[in-house]
Order: sequence, then C-alpha cells, then structure tokens
Amino acid sequence: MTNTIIDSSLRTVEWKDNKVVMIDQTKLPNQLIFVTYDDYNQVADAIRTLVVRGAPAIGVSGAFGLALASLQSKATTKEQLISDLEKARKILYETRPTAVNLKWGLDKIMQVANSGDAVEQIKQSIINEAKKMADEDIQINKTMGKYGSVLFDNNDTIMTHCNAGALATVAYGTALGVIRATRESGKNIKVIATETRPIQQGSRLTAFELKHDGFDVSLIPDTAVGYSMANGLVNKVVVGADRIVRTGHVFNKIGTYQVATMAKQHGIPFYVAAPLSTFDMTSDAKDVIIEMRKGTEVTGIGDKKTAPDDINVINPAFDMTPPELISGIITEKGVAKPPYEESIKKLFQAN
Ligand SMILES: CSC[C@@H](O)[C@@H](O)C(=O)COP(=O)(O)O
Repeated sequence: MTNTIIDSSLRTVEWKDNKVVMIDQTKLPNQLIFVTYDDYNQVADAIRTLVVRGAPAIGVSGAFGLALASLQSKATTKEQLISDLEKARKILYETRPTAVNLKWGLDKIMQVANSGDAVEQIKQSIINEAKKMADEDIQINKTMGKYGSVLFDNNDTIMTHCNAGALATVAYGTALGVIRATRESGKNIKVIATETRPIQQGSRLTAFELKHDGFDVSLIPDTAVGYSMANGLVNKVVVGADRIVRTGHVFNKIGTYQVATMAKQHGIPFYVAAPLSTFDMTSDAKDVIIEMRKGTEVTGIGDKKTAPDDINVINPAFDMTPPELISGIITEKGVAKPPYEESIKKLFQAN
C-alpha cells in the first residue's frame, strides 16, 4: 500500500495497473491522499473503516476487491477460482450491512465468474466487468442528474444531508449529481449542507466537494435544520440513499428521517436520488439491518474527547424515512412518485 498526495479532479475509486486506487476519505478535507491496494483484504478494510464510503462507491469497490482476489488466486481450474472468489466475496460482503450496492456489485462479478470457462479468461472478464461498472456509475449519475434537475428552480436553495456526491460514488454523485446537473442546466442555486454528526460527512466531504467545485454552499449544524426551514432558508431537499425497498422506504444516513419530517412540517419538497442498484426489491423494510457503529464516533470529535468516560452510546449509522415523507425518488430511469410500489416497479420494467 502506498500514499501519495495529489491535487487532481476527484475520482473516488479507480482500477489502475491491476491495482485499486481510491481517495482516503478519512483524511479529507485536510489532505487529499490516494491509497493503492493490491490485496482484496485491504479493500475490505478500506470499506470497513470508511476510507471509501457511500453506497455506489462501496458497490464498485466490492467489485474491484473481487477483481484483485481473482488476480491473487493461484487457481488452475475454474472450480478452484470460484472457491477463492467465494471466500473473498464473504469477507467483502461482511464489511458493512446496510448499503445494498455492495451485494449488487459482488453478485454481478460472481455472475460473470460463474458464466466463464477458462481461468485466465474469467479473470480478464471480471476485471473488464468491474471497470465497466465504475464507468457506468458516472454515466448513471449524469442521467439521474438530468431527470432530477427539472424538479429544481432558478434561485432555489437546496438542502442536502450527509455526502451523496462524487465521493460517495465513482464521480459526479447522486444527490449532488442532481445539484450539479441543475447548475449545468443554467439555474442559479445555493446549497445548505448539514454537518452530519457523528463523523461529519457533510462538513468534511459535501462542503469540501461543493466548495472545490465552486458552489455557493453554507454549512449548518444538524440541529439547525428546523431553524433553516422555519426561517425560509430552504426551498427543497435532496439526499442520497443506501437502500430503498420496493415500498419506497428509504434507508439513508442517520438524521435523514429528521430532515424529512421537518421538511414535511414546513411543506418543503423532499427528494431522494439513487441508482437502481440501490433498490432492494426482495427485502421488507423491517428486515433491513441498520449498522451500529462504535461509540467513540459519538464520544469525541476527531481526536478530542467530548463526553464522560464510560458513557453508554447508541450509534446507528442509518435510519429509515417512510414513503409518505418523500416527494419523489430520482433514478437513472426517471422519477418515481407516490404510490411508490407501483412506480418503482415501472422503473424496473423499463430497465
Ligand atoms: C450515496 S450514499 C448515501 C448517502 O447519503 C449516505 O447515506 C452515505 O454517505 C453513506 O453513509 P456512509 O456511512 O458514509 O457510507
């Protein structure tokens, strides 16, 4: 593993010279550091420790992890290679439970592996497929952005929560992709980003990313969502998603439910932007596992301790926003509107 500081345009995760290169998001915004991995276990660690995070980005990272596993394998038969890949798949899959894109990315690669014949040909097909998934992610975000941009007006101030930007995807972003496309369509917009405690994806990543790209962005503490809405500072909200089930229940970064509830209270449209790879058409909302993260994320800010010793902590990483709070779900196939079960089904039929 090597670290290099490079100031370049942002591509979160990439396949280069048979290695995986990603931005170390734990170091942002103070340092822009790219890490290079040649072992799938390192990729699994990177997902687990949030070096890479955001549902689409971890989906593609999982796929690249399997591509590394195929190169690491010493298998001489297809059966041995599949068994090595299954072992790696399990390790990668167990890194984070809520974002369904991880399963999607791993399943897609396993399908390619299972449909191949000879070992070397399977390895090459896996690498090709993972690279294709990364490239398609950018295109999907741009298409989603175009569908979403018509929902926003000139002079809107748009609130977003957590980070659903280029850094949560391969590039461009889901919710921030919609914001980018709205600006690209010639509309003048401002953005309000929530800080997103406990680990501040909003201030460290969204504010960093939007400022880097010249947006008019203001940062607020999570506790100022109600104030901002009650005082007319926000016209619309757009957030990303980690998993959306067929009924339109949206699982996203902790605090999203509060933002959506507050938006409803103030009659502010609340949109979700996510690719079809974020939809889980087989689980019920009650079966989705909410990741619980370590208490130290809450008992301190960065390295500074801000809570008493031995305090009990409850630290869920995600929450569920029910469909009745959501004005529309923006995808690369169009915008789903209530009733969601029906309109989501139609988006998949159009696929
Ligand atoms: C585009 S991913 C959805 C995001 O809005 C958000 O929930 C997110 O960034 C994921 O959380 P994270 O815990 O940082 O991986």
